[in-house]
Amino acid sequence: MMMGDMTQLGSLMAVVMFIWATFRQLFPDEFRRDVRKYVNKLVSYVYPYVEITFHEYQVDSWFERSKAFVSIERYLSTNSSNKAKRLKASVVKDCESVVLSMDEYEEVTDDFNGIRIWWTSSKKIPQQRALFSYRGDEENRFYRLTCRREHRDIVTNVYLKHVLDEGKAIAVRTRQRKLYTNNKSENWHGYKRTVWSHIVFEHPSTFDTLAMDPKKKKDVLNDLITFSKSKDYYKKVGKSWKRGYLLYGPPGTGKSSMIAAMANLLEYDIYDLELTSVKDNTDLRKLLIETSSKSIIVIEDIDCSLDLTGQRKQKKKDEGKELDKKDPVEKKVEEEDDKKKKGSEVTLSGLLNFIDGLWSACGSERLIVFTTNYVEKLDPALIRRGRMDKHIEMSYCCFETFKVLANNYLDVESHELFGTIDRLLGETMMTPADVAECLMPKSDEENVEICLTKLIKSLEDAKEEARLKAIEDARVKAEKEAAKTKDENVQVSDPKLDDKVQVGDAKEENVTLTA
Ligand SMILES: Nc1ncnc2c1ncn2[C@@H]1O[C@H](COP(=O)(O)OP(=O)(O)OP(=O)(O)O)[C@@H](O)[C@H]1O
Ligand SMILES: [Mg+2]
Repeated sequence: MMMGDMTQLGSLMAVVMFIWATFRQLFPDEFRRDVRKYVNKLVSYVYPYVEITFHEYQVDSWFERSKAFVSIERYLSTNSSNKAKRLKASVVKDCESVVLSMDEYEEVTDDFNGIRIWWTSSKKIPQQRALFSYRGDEENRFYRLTCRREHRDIVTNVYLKHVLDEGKAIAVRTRQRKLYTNNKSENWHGYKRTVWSHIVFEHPSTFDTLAMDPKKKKDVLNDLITFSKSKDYYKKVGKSWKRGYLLYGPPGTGKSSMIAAMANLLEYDIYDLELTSVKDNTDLRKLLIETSSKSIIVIEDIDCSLDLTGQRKQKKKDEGKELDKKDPVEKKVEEEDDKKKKGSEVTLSGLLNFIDGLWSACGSERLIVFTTNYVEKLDPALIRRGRMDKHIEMSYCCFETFKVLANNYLDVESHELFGTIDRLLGETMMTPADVAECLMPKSDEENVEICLTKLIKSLEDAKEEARLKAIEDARVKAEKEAAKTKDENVQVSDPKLDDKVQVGDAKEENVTLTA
């Protein structure tokens, strides 16, 4: 009986195949396409559903996954992974978490405002390999949304926006944040060229571990959080959604740590821009275009990156004497800096345009942060409000700063030695980096008391050093002044000058002597 059924089925299939082969031979492609078109039309009159398809790769961009597809994948992974029976797993965040998404040919439902929506995942396998396509022989996956025809408007206008926004938000929450650095302009060419290289960003600094005046810290925190929520506000006032921060202060006061804390707070990527590797203003613009939203573009030590102080420097060089007196090591560092800067043709105006020219409006939700040890060296145009909207001074360690560090490094909120430390911090200037180094236990035996005593000793040494330096400075200054007065006296009694005075008339004599 069974055998008979199988034979019948086999014959039926053979007949169907034969009819299909004959149909394909007799009717050309165009005819078959027309038939399909009319059949589809006919079906659409009676079919009560609407279908929308989202492909993984668009025809015009085979290298980049469609953003809509990625957002839908993320959305369905959290909203429907419980319901789908077959799931695909991908690992993110350095094996820390697993993202589940629907496997191929699965169907799930989603309920939105009382409307039922069906999602299916599928893939299209190309029949022939495309000649000039890198991806031509690969399958193109897609998601298909199905809803009732009467819900079409609400699905296309409201539901889809909800899916895409939610998917984007999930992607941001689960992504690995990155720290980018720009490649040298000369290496941008060829296949697989990239202007930025990246690693996973894993800096542990946060606003809790950052030691600074609590009022100032709160102010910065509020500023950042308000910025991140102000998309509509920026649109309303006609500004592109970006904000500039200038962090200035002596080395070791926490400027770089603050940038990391900012990125961790807002969950942004960091683009660390090395200006000396950028050939010219055009390349600078290219780099800007290739940065993503939700990011911080950082230029560290901006005063060293670009010759923004060219005129002042030139003046100094003209003085000649000053340069000759310089310490040879200092001179060498300066020469090397100059050489580096000469490799780049980026100009001040190029940089100004980078920050707030027309191109800077591409992308959104971006912070631009400059750091410097010498704020007074920067061109005022570069740091005016609107470019660098918020100026934050990172200064030497005060008692409030110390308390945060003591809590971080020693888990201590008060101690009898705090009074001495408070007094000493008011009398000397020590950076948070130096204070942190004293507070860090170097062995198991070093307890709170030992570490605080170490800090007191270090503060006393620094105070003594500062006192000796002040005396030495005063001595050098007095010597210089004495030498200057001596020079002036010599000039007035210079015999050559006297000759000049003698040959000139009385009027001229007065001028020369009083000059
Ligand atoms: N305000 C601070 N809060 C917490 N830690 C700090 C602070 N300032 C400095 N440190 C500690 O000192 C080290 C150096 O700090 P950081 O690199 O942030 O200084 P910087 O101001 O960027 O210095 P530079 O101007 O030389 O780049 C950090 O690793 C951090 O541990
Ligand atoms: Mg730094």
